[in-house]
Amino acid sequence: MEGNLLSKSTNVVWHEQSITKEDRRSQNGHNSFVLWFTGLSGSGKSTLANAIASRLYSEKVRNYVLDGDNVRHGLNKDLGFSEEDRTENIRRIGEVSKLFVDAGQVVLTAFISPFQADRKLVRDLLAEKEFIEVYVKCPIDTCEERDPKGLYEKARQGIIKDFTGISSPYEEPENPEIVIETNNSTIEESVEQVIKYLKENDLI
Ligand SMILES: Nc1ncnc2c1ncn2[C@@H]1O[C@H](COP(=O)(O)OS(=O)(=O)O)[C@@H](OP(=O)(O)O)[C@H]1O
Ligand SMILES: Nc1ncnc2c1ncn2[C@@H]1O[C@H](COP(=O)(O)OP(=O)(O)O)[C@@H](O)[C@H]1O
Repeated sequence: MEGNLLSKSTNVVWHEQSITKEDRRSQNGHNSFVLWFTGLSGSGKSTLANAIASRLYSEKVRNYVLDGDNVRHGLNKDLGFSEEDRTENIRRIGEVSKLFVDAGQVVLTAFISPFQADRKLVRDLLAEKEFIEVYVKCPIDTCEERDPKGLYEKARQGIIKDFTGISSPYEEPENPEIVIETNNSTIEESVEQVIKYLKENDLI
């Protein structure tokens, strides 16, 4: 996507809102931030994001899951899987996440987000403690065995081009706040690991 970092909006002036992020947090009784899940297809991002969302919901923490497959049906349906399009995909999700944080919500994002620079761009959009990178780590062999949507098989057959881990790169996070090894832990254990982190860091 050409020139996606250039602003074409001129003569626009920021308007302060009467209700602030702090007001909304205070009314909700909890912080707002992004839990940014990143990892290979089939590593467990969506499964964990949804399991944690249910747990947060039961604890009355307002939250919303943004998922790669779903967002690509609407907001980002004009984007494919070239490096440029993935970068634009993550940039838009970062901006949407920032709006949710401003609205006082906990956002759980489940995107492969394979590039370090793109994830850093989102981190830099947000304040400290508003971006929690969760590396959903799983060997590609296990992801391929799981193959919940049959995509690895199609990628191996060359039917799907530029498939992450097969014909398109995945850059591992260098310094994620949380690492979950889904081939070594159950879904329940992983949920507890994340909830423990959030409580220990006074985020919820
Ligand atoms: N070429 C290729 N590479 C990777 N993934 C592919 C591809 N084509 C389709 N899919 C499906 O799209 C989901 C990934 O979309 P994302 O928006 O998360 O990707 S990215 O962050 O922009 O890289 C991904 O979802 P998950 O399996 O949940 O990760 C796939 O279902
Ligand atoms: N410990 C685990 N954590 C998360 N998912 C697991 C685990 N063990 C097996 N799975 C399975 O792996 C698959 C992961 O798929 P999904 O959550 O869609 O991954 P992603 O969103 O990363 O593509 C699901 O079928 C899930 O049930």
